[in-house]
Amino acid sequence: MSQIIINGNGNHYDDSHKIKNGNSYKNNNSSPPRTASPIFSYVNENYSYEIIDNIKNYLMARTKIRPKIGIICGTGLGHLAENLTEADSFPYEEIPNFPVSTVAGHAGRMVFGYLNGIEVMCMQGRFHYYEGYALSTCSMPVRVMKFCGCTHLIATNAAGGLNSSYNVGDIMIVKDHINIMGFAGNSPLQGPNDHRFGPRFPPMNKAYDPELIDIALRLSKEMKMESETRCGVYTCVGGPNYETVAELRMWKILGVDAVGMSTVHEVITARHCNLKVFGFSLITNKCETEYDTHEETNHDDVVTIGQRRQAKITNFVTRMVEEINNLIINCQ
Ligand SMILES: O=P(O)(O)O[C@H]1O[C@H](CO)[C@@H](O)[C@H]1O
Ligand SMILES: Nc1nc2[nH]cnc2c(=O)[nH]1
Repeated sequence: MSQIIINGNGNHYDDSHKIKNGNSYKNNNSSPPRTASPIFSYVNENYSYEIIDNIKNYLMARTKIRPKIGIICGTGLGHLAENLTEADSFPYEEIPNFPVSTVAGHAGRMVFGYLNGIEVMCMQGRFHYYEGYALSTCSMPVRVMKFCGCTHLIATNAAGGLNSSYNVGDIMIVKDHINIMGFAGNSPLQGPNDHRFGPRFPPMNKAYDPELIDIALRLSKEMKMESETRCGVYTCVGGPNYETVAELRMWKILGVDAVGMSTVHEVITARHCNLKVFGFSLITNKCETEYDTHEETNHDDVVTIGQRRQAKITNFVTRMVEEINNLIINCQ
C-alpha cells in the first residue's frame, strides 16, 4: 500500500516508488526535501545508503583530504573550522541532497582540512529537530563522515549547566546521555534498518568512548584546565524553547548535568555505524531552577559565550585530535 507524504513545502507525493522492504529508493535521483521539512516527512527513508554514498562521492571528488576524524561544531564553536589549513569548504546549499543550516551561530559548511597537520572533516553548523528536520536528517551527516573514512567523531555543543556546581564557560566532557526524546519513541534509527549502516539493535552502554574520556581528563590536567573541566550526563530536548523550572528540576532528579537540543541523535547514529565518539558541552548558561530570578536564557548569550571561549575550545579539540590520531596510528 502506498502512503501519501507531505514534505516541507506542503506538497504531496506518493511513495509507491520506494522499495518496500528496505529504505533505499528505486530511483537514486529522487531527492529528499532540501529545506527544513516537518517531522512527519517519512522519517528514516529520506536518506538511503545510495544517497549517502552519492554525497560522499561528491565531496571526495572535490577534496584531497582523507579524514579519519569528524568534528561537529556546536553553537558559537564554528571558529574551530577556521583553524584548518589547506581547507576545502562546501556550503551545505552546494552539497547534493544536503539540508541547510537555519540557526544563528551555525555557518552551514562542511570543511575538510588539516588541524595541526592531521586530516579532519568538520561540520561548521549542525541540524536540529526544532528546525523542522527529522532526527534521521539531523544526524545524516554522521553517516557521510563514516562513508568519507572517519573512524572517530568529536561532537561538541553549547548547553545549559543544570548541575549547580557548574559555571558558565566550563567544559563538560560527556560521559553519558539520557535520550529524553527517545522516551517518546523518537529515534534517528526509527523505520526500516539498512544493515549496511549498522545493526537493528545497536548497544549504547559505551556510547562515549571510555578511553577517550580518560584521555580528555588527562589533557585537561596537562592544559591546566582542571578547575573548569567537568564530566557529566547530557540530555537533548526538542526545543526551540528553553526549559521550565519544573522540567529542569525533574531532569536534575534524573541525573542530568547539562541540557541542550542536539548531539544525542548524532551519537546514536555514530555508534550505529561503529564510529568511536568523544563529546563535550560548553556550558554557556546556568539553567534556572528557581522561580524568583530575573535571569532568562537567550541564544545571543549562548553564541557570545561560545565565541569568548573559542581559543580554549580550539586548543582542547586540537589536542584531542592529536591524541585520537596517535590511537589510530597505533592500531594500524
Ligand atoms: O547544541 P548546539 O547546536 O551546540 O546549540 C545549543 O544552543 C542552541 C540554543 O541556544 C540550541 O541549538 C542548542 O542545541
Ligand atoms: N535546552 C537547552 N539548550 C541550550 N543550549 C544552550 N543552553 C541551553 C539551555 O539552557 N537549554
